[in-house]
Order: sequence, then structure tokens, then C-alpha cells
Amino acid sequence: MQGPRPVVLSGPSGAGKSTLLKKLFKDYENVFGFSVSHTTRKPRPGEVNGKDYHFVSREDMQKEIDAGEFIEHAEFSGNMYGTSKGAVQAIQAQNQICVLDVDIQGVKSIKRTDLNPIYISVQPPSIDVLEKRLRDRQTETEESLRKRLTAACIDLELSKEPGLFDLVIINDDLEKAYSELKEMLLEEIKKAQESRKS
Ligand SMILES: Nc1nc2c(ncn2[C@@H]2O[C@H](COP(=O)(O)OP(=O)(O)O)[C@@H](O)[C@H]2O)c(=O)[nH]1
Ligand SMILES: Nc1ncnc2c1ncn2[C@@H]1O[C@H](COP(=O)(O)OP(=O)(O)O)[C@@H](O)[C@H]1O
Repeated sequence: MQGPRPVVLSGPSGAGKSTLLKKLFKDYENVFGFSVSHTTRKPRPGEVNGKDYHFVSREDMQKEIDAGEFIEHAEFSGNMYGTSKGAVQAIQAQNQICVLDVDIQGVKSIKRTDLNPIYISVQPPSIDVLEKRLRDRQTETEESLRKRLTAACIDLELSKEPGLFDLVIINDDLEKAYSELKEMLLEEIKKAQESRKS
């Protein structure tokens, strides 16, 4: 039998993807598994290697990409990010719903694979709100903030492509956004819970 469908969460940096995912993982322990990406960006305080990301050098990541070990990879805001085949396989081997957090280039690349996920875009109510949230998060320099805001405008434009996403969530009120996310995933959650019982 086929396992549960993976879920791709995308949307501008600062839109609230990690916040929503943290709630989901807390409420549905063992149902979901996070696809741990590789990145060449430096860890932020509190981020754990192997849990939030595999933090690697550009040289090592390029070697693995050349060896065909990645499903997709992209350059974002001056750093490389990518999903290894191993990251997804590790989750699917446990019959969990595999959740991928990727940028819009990742979405387009994954569309060309046979992963067949549910595609969800998380978007901010406005660019001004996004900027405020990114500033308040205190993870960015002025330069990386600018790069993220430029990328956000491109992301929001490209996300309008009909059929690219199965659902677009405007993350204004967090609880409302979270309800919309859960509602969309209800069926897959049920499937995963059933298959774990048997
Ligand atoms: N294509 C791709 N994008 C990724 C991957 N992992 C993370 N990203 C995206 O890279 C962007 C920057 O991520 P990050 O540096 O963690 O910043 P944050 O999203 O602001 O917390 C976000 O849009 C992520 O969705 C990946 O494996 N592949
Ligand atoms: N609905 C919301 N209302 C207010 N602040 C939010 C909301 N959702 C997320 N945030 C805050 O915005 C910042 C960016 O959210 P985050 O989850 O890190 O975004 P992403 O993972 O998409 O980059 C965080 O500091 C988070 O606490």
C-alpha cells in the first residue's frame, strides 16, 4: 500500500512556515516527520545540526549534489539549500507524513519528480507585516533582510500561477492559519494514524 502523501510548505521567508510546523508537530507527535534539508547558511542561535538543517560547507554540498544524492537544490539569499533523497526516505520508511519546507524554486523542482505531495503556500498579509515580523525575529542582518524581502516579492508574484499550490494560507491570525492547515491535512493525518495502528 502507498504511504501517506508528503506535504510541501512554501512561501516567503518570515511568512510563518516554521511557526505553523512547530504547532503541527507538537499536536501530532509521530504522525509527521520533517525532511531535514542541507544548507550552507550559518546556524542561528538555538538551531540544531541534523534537526533544523544539516549545516554543511558549499564544497561538501556540491559534492553530494554531483553524486546525485539530492532531489532538488536551490540558491536562496546567497546560500545553498537542498533536499537529499535520504532526508525524505528516512521519514517515509517510518510511514510518517513527510513535510518539506522549500522555497519556490524547490516547489518547481519537486513538481518534476514523482513525490506527489500536497503543495501549500504560506503567505503574509502584506510585505510591510512581513518586514516587521522578520525584524522582530532578530535573525537577519540588514543585508539578508533586504535579500529576503526582494525574494518575497518574487515569490508572491510567482505563487499566483494557477494550479501551482493546492492551498494558499494567508497567515494573519495564527490560529486561523493553523486551522486551515490542519483542515487541508485531515485526510492524510487520518490515513497515517490508521496505518500506524495496524
Ligand atoms: N529549495 C529549497 N529551499 C529550501 C530548503 N530548505 C529551506 N529552504 C528555503 O530556504 C529559505 C530560507 O530558509 P531559512 O534560511 O531557514 O530562513 P527562514 O525561512 O527565514 O527561516 C526558505 O524559503 C525555505 O523554505 C530546501 O531543501 N530546498
Ligand atoms: N500569525 C502571526 N502573527 C504574528 N507573528 C507571527 C505569526 N506567524 C509567525 N509569526 C512570527 O513571525 C516570525 C517569522 O515566522 P517563521 O515561522 O520564522 O517564518 P518562516 O519559517 O516562514 O521563515 C517569527 O518571529 C514568528 O514568531
